[in-house]
Amino acid sequence: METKTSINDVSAPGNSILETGTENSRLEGQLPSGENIVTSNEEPFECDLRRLAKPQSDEISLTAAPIIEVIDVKKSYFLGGVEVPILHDINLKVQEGEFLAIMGPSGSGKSTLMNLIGFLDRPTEGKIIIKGLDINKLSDKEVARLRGLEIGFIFQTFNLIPRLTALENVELPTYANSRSGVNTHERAKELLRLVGLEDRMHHKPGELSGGQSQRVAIARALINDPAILLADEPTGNLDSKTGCEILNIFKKLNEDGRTIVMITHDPEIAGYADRIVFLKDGIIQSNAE
Ligand SMILES: Nc1ncnc2c1ncn2[C@@H]1O[C@H](COP(=O)(O)OP(=O)(O)OP(=O)(O)O)[C@@H](O)[C@H]1O
Repeated sequence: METKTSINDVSAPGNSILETGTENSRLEGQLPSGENIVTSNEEPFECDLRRLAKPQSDEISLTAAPIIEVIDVKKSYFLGGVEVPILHDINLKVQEGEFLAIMGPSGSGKSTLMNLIGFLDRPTEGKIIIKGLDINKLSDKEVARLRGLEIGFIFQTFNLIPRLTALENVELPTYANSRSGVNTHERAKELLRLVGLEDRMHHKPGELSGGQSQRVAIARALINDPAILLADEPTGNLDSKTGCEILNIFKKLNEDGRTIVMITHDPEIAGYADRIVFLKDGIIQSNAE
């Protein structure tokens, strides 16, 4: 049964958005203490990311409400008073724990769709529902809080703040939103250790490689223990070996239950997802569920 929750209720005990008792449970469950989730650089390179067996998608959909629902969504931009339609009647459901890849030509609307799913923008028409919460019924402040706690973003260009250290970058989102009862400084250090960067915590982005920068960005995306990771071409700026290492991190996070939506132009990378959605001219071409 679907549970409709107002974001005003989130301070109530048991509500997932502000839940305080088990803030670290997803992290601890996914990234066991002492286990580094990065493939060693010394191993010979072979991007062999076999996936663990997962429940069939129809089993998942029968037992749970989708964590992401996009319902009859249209998105237009208005340029000089003229409406430019970008997305047309998009319908999409993503189940909790699913790894979804979004593919499509440049300009087809992939990032626009991801920005809507990530509550960075509002649809022109239609509904976006995340964890049962409808963006159309939330204030900007409520949207910001939901986004800050439940959605982690990872971008092709890493988007780290150059004058901050890796550790400070990872901690940064918690200045706007954090879960009560969490020692965010210690959690940031633990996340950096888990992505293999314990010896780079106090380095600034200019002193890090592309792969190291993306690992900092992944740690930053995980700082508030979000249910959903949204990644826009996360391996697009990386060589194939480093891209494979980053994909391996995503794979492990997903195998332990985190929902991932990833934009990619690379069919091989999309092949690691549970499902691929193809966008063309703002229309979903294929949405095999
Ligand atoms: N803020 C904006 N104002 C006006 N038009 C925009 C805006 N953002 C995106 N667009 C247009 O929307 C269309 C879709 O852009 P989007 O970035 O979603 O495509 P994409 O599929 O992610 O492309 P790429 O693979 O090149 O990143 C493009 O034609 C783009 O120019």
